[in-house]
Amino acid sequence: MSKKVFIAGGGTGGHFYPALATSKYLAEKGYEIFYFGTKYGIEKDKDFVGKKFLYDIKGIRGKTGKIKSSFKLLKTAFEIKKIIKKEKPDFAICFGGYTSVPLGIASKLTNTPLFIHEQNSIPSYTNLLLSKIAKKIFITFDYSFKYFPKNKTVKTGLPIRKSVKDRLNLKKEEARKILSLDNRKIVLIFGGSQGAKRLNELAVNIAKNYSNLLVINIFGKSDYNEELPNLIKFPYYEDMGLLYKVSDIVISRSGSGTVNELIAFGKYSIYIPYPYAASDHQFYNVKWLEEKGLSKVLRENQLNKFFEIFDNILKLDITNFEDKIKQFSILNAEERIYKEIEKVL
Ligand SMILES: CC(=O)N[C@H]1[C@@H](OP(=O)(O)OP(=O)(O)OC[C@H]2O[C@@H](n3ccc(=O)[nH]c3=O)[C@H](O)[C@@H]2O)O[C@H](CO)[C@@H](O)[C@@H]1O
Repeated sequence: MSKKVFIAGGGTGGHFYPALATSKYLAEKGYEIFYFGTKYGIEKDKDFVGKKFLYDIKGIRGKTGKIKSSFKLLKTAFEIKKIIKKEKPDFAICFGGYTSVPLGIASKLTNTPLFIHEQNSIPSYTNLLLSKIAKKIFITFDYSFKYFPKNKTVKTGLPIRKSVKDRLNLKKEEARKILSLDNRKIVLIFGGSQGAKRLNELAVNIAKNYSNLLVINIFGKSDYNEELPNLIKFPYYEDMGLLYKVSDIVISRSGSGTVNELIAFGKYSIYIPYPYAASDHQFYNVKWLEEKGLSKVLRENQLNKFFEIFDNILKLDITNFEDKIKQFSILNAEERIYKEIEKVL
């Protein structure tokens, strides 16, 4: 009989990509993968290893939608329970967000060993809830230890997509050639998997003020019409490793995926945390890195100070930071996760 695993975690790239990276690793280990997500998230357009089940579920937001959303999450839990009864997975692993709720409940109802992974410094409500029934909790940042029971919490780091990691060994000059870029310094600016309007505005201002720089902006959902000779725009870019490799300075939100990928590439970044992230987790995802002098964190309401800070950073030789930043990178998170799971099964 083949080994089987049920995996959840979607909605945004931040939950989906670590779930995907771990799934690919487990598939290589001989597991049959069953993935559970939402019809409305990033997962609807992405290939996945194994079987993909997408449901009509949304996050619990606002008073009116609360009852309806909760009902749908519960209904989905019972549908997944039926699939568990049929397929009898060896274990389930959830990567947070509301899309993890149904699989978490279904695992409890069927006594399936459940593991969870927390991507952020401050756990989501879902993971706090699921941590009560999980066999082990895998975390990304040291900051999260205090929120979970010590005896079952392990720091594994964040699984990073192979396609991103594959670019780590590419030479910067090669990356420039692939993208046909000249030798100007490159500033990459983007707001996570969804994009961010404020960062797009900043990208335009940088491009206008510094013709000696090339600005690459992934603009995400909020498109704009500005055309400038030194501004390169993409709505979304699949090969992020290539962009990281080519860039000299990065300006971004501090979602966990972004932060861990930038650490892997040793990039010095100006992080502008998303101000409305739950419990301000984006700020705490990078505060520690700034305290070590290895990044700059700027609150969105301090953007008036941006150009002063940016000018100072341009004067630094930030390649000096590269190795120091890389020291904090974990490139084998999925392997660490699997080893911890094996100890329990
Ligand atoms: C607004 C919000 O609440 N965002 C949350 C969401 O962020 P979000 O979904 O933005 O996620 P992250 O910053 O964690 O990761 C973004 C991922 O998208 C990829 N990417 C991005 C742009 C692009 O053009 N191409 C591409 O492939 C990046 O390589 C990265 O792997 O989940 C994260 C992980 O739980 C949280 O830390 C964030 O706080």
